[in-house]
Amino acid sequence: ERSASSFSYSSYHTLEEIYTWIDSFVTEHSNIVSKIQIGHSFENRSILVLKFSTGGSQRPAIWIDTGIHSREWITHATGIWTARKIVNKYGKDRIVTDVLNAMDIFMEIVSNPDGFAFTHSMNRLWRKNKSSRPGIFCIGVDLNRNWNSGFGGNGSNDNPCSETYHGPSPQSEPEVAAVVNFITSHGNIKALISIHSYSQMLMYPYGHSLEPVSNQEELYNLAKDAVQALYEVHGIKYIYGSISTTLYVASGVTVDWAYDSGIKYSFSFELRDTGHYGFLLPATQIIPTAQETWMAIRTIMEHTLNH
Ligand SMILES: CS(=N)(=N)C[C@@H](Cc1ccccc1)C(=O)O
Ligand SMILES: [Zn+2]
Repeated sequence: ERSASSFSYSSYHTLEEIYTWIDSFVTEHSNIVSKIQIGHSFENRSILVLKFSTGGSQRPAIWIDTGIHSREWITHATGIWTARKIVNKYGKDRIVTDVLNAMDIFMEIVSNPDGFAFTHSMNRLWRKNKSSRPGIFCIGVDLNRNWNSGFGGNGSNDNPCSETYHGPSPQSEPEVAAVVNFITSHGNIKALISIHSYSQMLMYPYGHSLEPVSNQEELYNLAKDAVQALYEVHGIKYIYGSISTTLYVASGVTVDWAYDSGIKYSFSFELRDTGHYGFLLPATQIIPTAQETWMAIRTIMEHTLNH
């Protein structure tokens, strides 16, 4: 429909604009894209996932999420651009075509809808979700500390007022439980890419431990290739390695849970920049960021398809 083609891919958008775009995008590309509601947020907003499929059933699949931290607006914008890239390149780009002829892709663009709405209405720098509990006077759980892997360990905080508050228990948050339930019941997810900003890093598990994962060398080399493909687009340099050795120890994080659930190709991006603008990255950098990130994502997809 008109609105999908009049949508500006080089601007930041509100939750309502993104949800409207999702409906238009699905309508416009109904031969390959569908919309799945995997649950509801704490404040009862729909949690939506785009499914890219060319047929089959229960095909091995790739999961991509953006926006788990609501202030990281470049990630939602990159997800939207990437969704369009996938449909535009199917049948044209060999890797995209091969991937979609054998696998499905799931993309959760607004993984923290309550927090995202709040960054537009009240606090641009809000990070957590908006959950509240009796007798607790600070709002929100860090959705990148609420997963059942090393839960409550170092690099997460048991203080509800902390930006890295892990919540009362693993998967206590509906936004996390919805993804866990979806991925667990699907049972055939082969790669997970969880996109954050900023710092320009490509990382893999573990965050909660300094121990190397079993396929550490494979992930290191894949990260190296992905970061090189990214660099060749606009000359942007990323560092890469395991979370705990490259950045810091962080517990209860998405990719650690995914890896321990058997998703051996689990990665987390930290997109542009390195702190000049930080979370307030200008909209002029949306498309360049998405273009370079795509080349890294495409590299990971190709490896997943071939291994
Ligand atoms: C700036 S930030 N909050 N995106 C950094 C982000 C780093 C990270 C990503 C993936 C896994 C573990 C840790 C976090 O602390 O949650
Ligand atoms: Zn983040």
